[in-house]
Amino acid sequence: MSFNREAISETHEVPALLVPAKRTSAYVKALRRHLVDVPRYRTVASVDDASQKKILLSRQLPRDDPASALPEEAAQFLRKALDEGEAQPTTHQITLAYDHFTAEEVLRKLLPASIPTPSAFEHVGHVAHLNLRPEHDPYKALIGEVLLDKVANVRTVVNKVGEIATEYRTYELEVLGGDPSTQVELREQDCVFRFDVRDVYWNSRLQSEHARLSATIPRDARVADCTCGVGPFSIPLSKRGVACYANDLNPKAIDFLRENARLNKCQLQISEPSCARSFLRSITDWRPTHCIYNLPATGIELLDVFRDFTGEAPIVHCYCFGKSRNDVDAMSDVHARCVKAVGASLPIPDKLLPSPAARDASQIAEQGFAVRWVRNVSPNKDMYCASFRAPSSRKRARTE
Ligand SMILES: C[S@@+](CC[C@H](N)C(=O)[O-])C[C@H]1O[C@@H](n2cnc3c(N)ncnc32)[C@H](O)[C@@H]1O
Repeated sequence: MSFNREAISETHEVPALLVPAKRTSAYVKALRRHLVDVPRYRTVASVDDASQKKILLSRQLPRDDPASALPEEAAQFLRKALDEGEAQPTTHQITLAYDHFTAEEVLRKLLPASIPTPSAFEHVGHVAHLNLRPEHDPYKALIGEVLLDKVANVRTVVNKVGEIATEYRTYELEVLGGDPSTQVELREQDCVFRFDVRDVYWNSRLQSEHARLSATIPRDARVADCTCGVGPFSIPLSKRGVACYANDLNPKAIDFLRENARLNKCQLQISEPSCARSFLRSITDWRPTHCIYNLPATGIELLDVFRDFTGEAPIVHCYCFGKSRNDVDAMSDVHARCVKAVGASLPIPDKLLPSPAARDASQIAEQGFAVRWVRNVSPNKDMYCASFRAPSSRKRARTE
């Protein structure tokens, strides 16, 4: 479905001031936060009399008395100019065309009133990634077309079909418009990542979290990235000189990880695609000091590997989902699930840490148990990170 972009236009009357042309810049400066608020629209208009100009004011201001809605300093400036007769109040007709509207504004005009306007999408490289509802079905191509027009750097618009279903945390995608290639290249933490969004997991909203946790890991650490995906923890860490061993169950994630290691010139050990449990057992001799599990839906279950882990006890950073609830309940729920998985008692957490407190969490994990709130995922679902020193049978044997 295509649509007539020319037909999208609106005319508005905005408040304006007729001022001496030579004083234009003084007016623009004094009223700069209150000028016509339309992207790419000139805020000064010419009039027939070349000695004068029209300063176009914001649509939000009342046309009969714009000064009444201005903050004190700007209101004083305007009142003085009007009282002294330097400026005369007037109005101006502005015509807004397709180019002046945001994607959301265009869609609000084009979709029937009963259909919600899709406003949120994820940006993965050149791909805009939507999660449309069934009622959007008849308008999918239109939505794709508008986003391609309006969103900077987007060359492909895709829609998620169904929920994340596979064990690789990938989902079926349909291309709504643009370049059919879903192979992307993007940067995170000064590293380049190349992958196909159809084949592997990637979440651009985790960018700060990847950086936050990685920044807490010391240079002399040995990190087992047990569910590494295409490497948003392992690649930046190894680029910083931290020894990393990366693993994922998804063979395609491992293929892209190899490519990303090459692109970023990283010295990174990469496992054959394996379950995190067998991976960790196979690298006991490598002596990891930190193990990262970012598989929030089921990752805690993989911690049962520590029931009979014979190496030195590493620090575990395990992401998980939980219900949005009060801090104490959220914390004890995460703690109880970790205790159940590792089959051993673990120190009791003290307080739920906020998202940026990753360094505090890592310090607490040396001796205790840290639970950090990471982000809200959906109305009743939050993501947390548990950090603690894993039990190991060597440690158990010493304490028995
Ligand atoms: C949520 S993604 C996280 C990927 C990456 N760490 C990131 O932050 O983008 C979870 C990853 O775990 C992998 N995975 C799922 N089950 C696994 C298992 N049993 N053992 C190892 N990896 C697994 C998936 O293939 C997926 O790449």
